[in-house]
Amino acid sequence: MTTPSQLEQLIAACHWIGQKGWSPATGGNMSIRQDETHCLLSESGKDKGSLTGDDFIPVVIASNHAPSGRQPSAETGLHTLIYRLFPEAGAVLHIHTVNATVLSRIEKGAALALSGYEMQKTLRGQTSHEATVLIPVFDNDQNIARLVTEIEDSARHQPLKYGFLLRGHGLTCWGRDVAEARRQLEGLEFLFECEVQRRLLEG
Ligand SMILES: CSC[C@@H](O)[C@@H](O)C(=O)COP(=O)(O)O
Ligand SMILES: [Zn+2]
Repeated sequence: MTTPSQLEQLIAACHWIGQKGWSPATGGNMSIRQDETHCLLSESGKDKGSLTGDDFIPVVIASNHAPSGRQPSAETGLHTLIYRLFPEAGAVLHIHTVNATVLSRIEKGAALALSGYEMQKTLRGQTSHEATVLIPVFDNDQNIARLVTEIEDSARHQPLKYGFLLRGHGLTCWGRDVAEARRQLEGLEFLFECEVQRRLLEG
């Protein structure tokens, strides 16, 4: 049996995300790196839970330009930022879950600190619940170019690994390939749910 291509795996991940209810009402966007200069991004405004291969548009990573003339995600700049900053990144997933949306508003600081959870080990390089994983939180901004600049500046002095939260908006997460991005997305979402519950119960 042949291994499914990265695009086939991305489409399967989008359907899984949709079934989980993590991309309601056309929210969310997803991409894979095609090569050093291009990525394939979901078309803007589509229901991400029922995407097909035709719904992914080639985009130039350096310029955000889509040679086809079709409209890639409104958040294209956030995907291409990750591909520019991390040459090893092969897939980027952005979701709108209730936990990510709410927790990013409860957390008033510049980063969400996760510690004490075994499931931290779903994140690449993490080997113990005793470590602290910092997930940066940025204020949401409808001006994506400005948001990209802010995240890029922040990455110079604050670790940017696995993913980041946009306040009141959602999670953007990546990996070396679709499988890793998907595992880390699921791991982070689980951790966010735990953190929401912990804060609720501990007050
Ligand atoms: C459905 S409202 C959310 C959008 O504004 C945006 O945040 C989003 O995630 C989807 O935008 P899209 O342009 O379809 O990729
Ligand atoms: Zn979004």
